[in-house]
Amino acid sequence: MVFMTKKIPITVISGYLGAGKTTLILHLLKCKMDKRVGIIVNDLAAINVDHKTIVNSPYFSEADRIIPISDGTISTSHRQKLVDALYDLATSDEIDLILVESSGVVQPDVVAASIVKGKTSTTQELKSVCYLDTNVTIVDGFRILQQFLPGQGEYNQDFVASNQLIVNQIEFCDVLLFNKIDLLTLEQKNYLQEIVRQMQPTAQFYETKFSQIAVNKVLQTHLFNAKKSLDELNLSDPLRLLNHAHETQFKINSFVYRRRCPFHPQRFNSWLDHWPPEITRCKGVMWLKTQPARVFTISQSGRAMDIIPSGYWIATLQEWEIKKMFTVRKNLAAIWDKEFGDRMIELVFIGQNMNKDQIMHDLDTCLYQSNEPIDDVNDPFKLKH
Ligand SMILES: Nc1nc2c(ncn2[C@@H]2O[C@H](COP(=O)(O)OP(=O)(O)OP(=O)(O)O)[C@@H](O)[C@H]2O)c(=O)[nH]1
Repeated sequence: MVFMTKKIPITVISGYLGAGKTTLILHLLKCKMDKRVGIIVNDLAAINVDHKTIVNSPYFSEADRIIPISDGTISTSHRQKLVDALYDLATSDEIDLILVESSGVVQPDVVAASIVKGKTSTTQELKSVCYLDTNVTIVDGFRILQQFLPGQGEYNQDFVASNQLIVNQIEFCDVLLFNKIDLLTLEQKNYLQEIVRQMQPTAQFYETKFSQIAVNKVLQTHLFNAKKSLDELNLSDPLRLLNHAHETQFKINSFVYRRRCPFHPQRFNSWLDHWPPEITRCKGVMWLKTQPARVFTISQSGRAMDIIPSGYWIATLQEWEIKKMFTVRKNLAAIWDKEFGDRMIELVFIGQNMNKDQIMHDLDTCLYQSNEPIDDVNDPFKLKH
């Protein structure tokens, strides 16, 4: 039995794929005011891109802790992993608060139930060492613009599965961040806010750009009232939700496209023009034949696409620097290739009913073929000086 002098507060961050959850975590790390933060990142895909993004951030300090849980559907086994990870963090005596980034397809009431009622594999009660403090839901204003069609003053009831998830996330929260307002006109913003407010009249409501919010609005707010919130959903036993039902219901799946050769920039750019609409979310890194030194980061959600240069491949560094990186980056040896170093294309795709074989095949046709001529003057990804 562990006796805790203080229980550790937990903020759970929910929101559909690409809504801005990792962006919020990075923002909170930047302005955390001397708190040691434990983070659990529950990513849907087999490789945890969010974990890498957070660890590589300059705001992630040595005092912080992070635990990635991949394939994050919060099925029964993942729920146990979450509970065990929370318990380990809370009892480590090394952190002051915990952030949980839910994978985009998890219903927040399921996560809340895990925290409120969870027991570790060794039957320790989670609530003896930590407590659910705040449920934050981030709503991607740009995405719901495309999904919530104009109705007669009420939101459209005919939601497809992903909409239902978004609605669940909106309905179950203490704080709602209405994000990506920079992508909306004033009229669109007002219309959507009305819809969201109809679904969630009680939560604290904030409009945000890039998830920028004052720390005290989302951390240690004491806004979650466990009994009331769980009872409101009429869950006689909240743990009954912790099965695979929602995974099949929403038919959302993921795969990783990984190659050890670069894209031909023009061909890849043409492929982007015919983006398969069933891909909800894509994120990862890309290597271009025309710019062999640069890492390009891709982040797409809905119709919004970001492709930005984000530093240089470690393989481009001096030999002594590379050696040093091997001691700093624990996973570098695992991904290092004798010929190409860390250069790779690694893209995670998440969506509903995606045609994986077709997408993989189409992307393969975008790869650079050895000895083919290449025109780097017309590289569409070239930075304009
Ligand atoms: N224009 C705009 N882009 C934003 C805003 N907030 C986040 N983004 C971008 O949206 C993309 C997705 O943001 P993330 O923070 O990775 O989203 P996420 O919810 O963690 O995504 P998943 O982990 O895949 O569910 C990134 O390219 C962000 O830079 C915003 O307010 N406005």
